[in-house]
Amino acid sequence: MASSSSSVIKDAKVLMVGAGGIGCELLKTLALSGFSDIHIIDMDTIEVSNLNRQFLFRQSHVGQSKAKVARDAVLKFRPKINITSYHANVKDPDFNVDFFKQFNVVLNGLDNLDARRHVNRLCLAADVPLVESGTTGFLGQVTVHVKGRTECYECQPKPAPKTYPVCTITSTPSKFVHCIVWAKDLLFTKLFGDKNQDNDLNVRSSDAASSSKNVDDIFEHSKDEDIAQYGRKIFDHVFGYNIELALSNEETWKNRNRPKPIYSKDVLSDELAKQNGNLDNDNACGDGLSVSAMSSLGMKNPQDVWSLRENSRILLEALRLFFTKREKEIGNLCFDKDDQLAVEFVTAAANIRAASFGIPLHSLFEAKGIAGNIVHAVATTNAVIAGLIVIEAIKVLKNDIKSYRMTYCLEHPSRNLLLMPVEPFEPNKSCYVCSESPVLLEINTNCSKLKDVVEKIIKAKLGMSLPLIMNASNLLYEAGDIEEDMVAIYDANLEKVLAELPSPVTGGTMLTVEDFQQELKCNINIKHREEFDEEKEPDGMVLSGWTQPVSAAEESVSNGANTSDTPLTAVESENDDDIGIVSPVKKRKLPDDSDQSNTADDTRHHKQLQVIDDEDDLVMLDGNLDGFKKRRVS
Ligand SMILES: Nc1ncnc2c1ncn2[C@@H]1O[C@H](COP(=O)(O)OP(=O)(O)OP(=O)(O)O)[C@@H](O)[C@H]1O
Ligand SMILES: [Zn+2]
Repeated sequence: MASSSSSVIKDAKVLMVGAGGIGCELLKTLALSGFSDIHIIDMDTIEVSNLNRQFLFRQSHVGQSKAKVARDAVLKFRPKINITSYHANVKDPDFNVDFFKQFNVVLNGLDNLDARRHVNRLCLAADVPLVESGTTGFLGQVTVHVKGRTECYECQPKPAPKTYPVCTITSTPSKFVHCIVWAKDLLFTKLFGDKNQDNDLNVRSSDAASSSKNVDDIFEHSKDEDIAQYGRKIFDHVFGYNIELALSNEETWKNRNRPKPIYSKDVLSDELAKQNGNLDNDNACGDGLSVSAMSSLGMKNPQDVWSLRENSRILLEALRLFFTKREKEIGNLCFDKDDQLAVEFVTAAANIRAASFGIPLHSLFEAKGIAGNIVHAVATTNAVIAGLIVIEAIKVLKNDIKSYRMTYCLEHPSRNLLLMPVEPFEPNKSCYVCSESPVLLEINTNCSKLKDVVEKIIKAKLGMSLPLIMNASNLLYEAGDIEEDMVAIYDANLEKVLAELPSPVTGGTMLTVEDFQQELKCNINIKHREEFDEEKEPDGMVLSGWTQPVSAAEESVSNGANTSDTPLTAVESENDDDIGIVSPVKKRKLPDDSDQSNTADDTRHHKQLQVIDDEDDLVMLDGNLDGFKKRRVS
């Protein structure tokens, strides 16, 4: 018989990882729900920016350990419970499998993929259930991972970074984000970044005037060229001339609004004679990273939406400041959301392009959010998610498998639901993290070297950093903190083993590869094969049987790597600006003896996941939810 909620709560020992936005809410909810033995790990100290939503922290706590302050704050209103805090990284070796084994359930309130993967692997190794969570803005999710019963955190490949077709960025932007990507990845990089990088900024037509040599000349700044003149030349080229060229291709504009070329003289007619910005005021606008076109031009409010003229002035002033104040960095700059001048330049350039294409302009504050992939955290979402974590944790403690739900918190109701509960999926049989079934490695055992197996397969494909390879109980190879000659001996071992394999091997030889640093173990079934297709299998080996990560679409310009600490990735739909809903990779229902009908045969695949950053993942569900059993979360 299932135990009562109150008894499982009373007896439970729980580990919380992360005491940030979700963690503060979670600790409070756990304590108020009657949990009395809670351990918290968080490696961070409190920052001022945490105070708006991490309500256990106060101004006076800034600089102190999050885990400890959270503990102390909750003990004030629940003095009799036991809370143990660790101001440490969960990846520290102290938090090993034995440490994890003491807990009945682990609850994640983390903000990065790396730590989440690590905890997932430790939970699998220690056989402790994991309740995983994340939020981004109004979106959130809580998932349950129980070894052998549900999929693990890594069963599904993580969505690839949001990408855009090159032509949308270079020729036919329709959203402000397209203009931001153009300004950041093309124009900014062309002017201030690596000059040798391939850049589609100039490819417009076969017109001789846009041949790459001429275009390169345009972007080249010669020492004696007046910087104001140079700035206007760039302006006219990218916002005027290039648009004229694009317009000459009538086909493109048959079903689209035609963009409007913008020349500096039209926008800044009265200023052409004088220097843009205020040269006399150069000292006032700071040095290095504090240099600012806004302060140089006396513009203060980052939330103002500048006019086309203001954007043009900011653009030219930012360009001038880069060339006069930060000349040494030119050629090596990468866009950084914390670089004020870079954000000003990108905002202005994106806005001028937006004006040209009839797209609404945005403030610097908004543009910075888009360019830096910043999604502002919402305290209420964290609170809702924390509540759901506790609900799932109680089900896990009661071993009430049939009631486990993954719950998605939506921004807009779908079928009148803001919280979408979905049955967990069964483990992915080809997941290399949790699957017990071996991956298959086909190689020519007569000539393959251990080095190749380790480098190409173990490290690169399985992501193991310090692999240790066993054949039955024989240690063949060990990486890491060992003497070089030992490595050579291990190396020779496998070569010997491979060389001695009966040729051709029919049944396969099982190698066990472990990486203790990551608590990851994988069985590799080696099978001999003589022939490899040189084109398709240039490595002379093929690894199959585990899920490959979704690769980014070809022919695309990335929206850039995530630079924020945003907990999860928003999923953007293709066709509108709303956060969209896409289906999970493949629906695999939790095994249920009483109902085999719609399990394995459901092969609905998802459309390509579109994400804003690559650090994390928030997988939402498709509008087609018929296949999912719904259950009210009470
Ligand atoms: N490897 C790790 N070990 C321990 N704690 C971690 C680890 N990685 C992340 N964390 C903690 O997870 C918490 C995540 O909280 P949250 O998402 O609110 O981020 P934040 O850093 O507090 O806020 P923000 O990034 O939005 O400014 C942080 O307190 C962070 O210190
Ligand atoms: Zn898995």
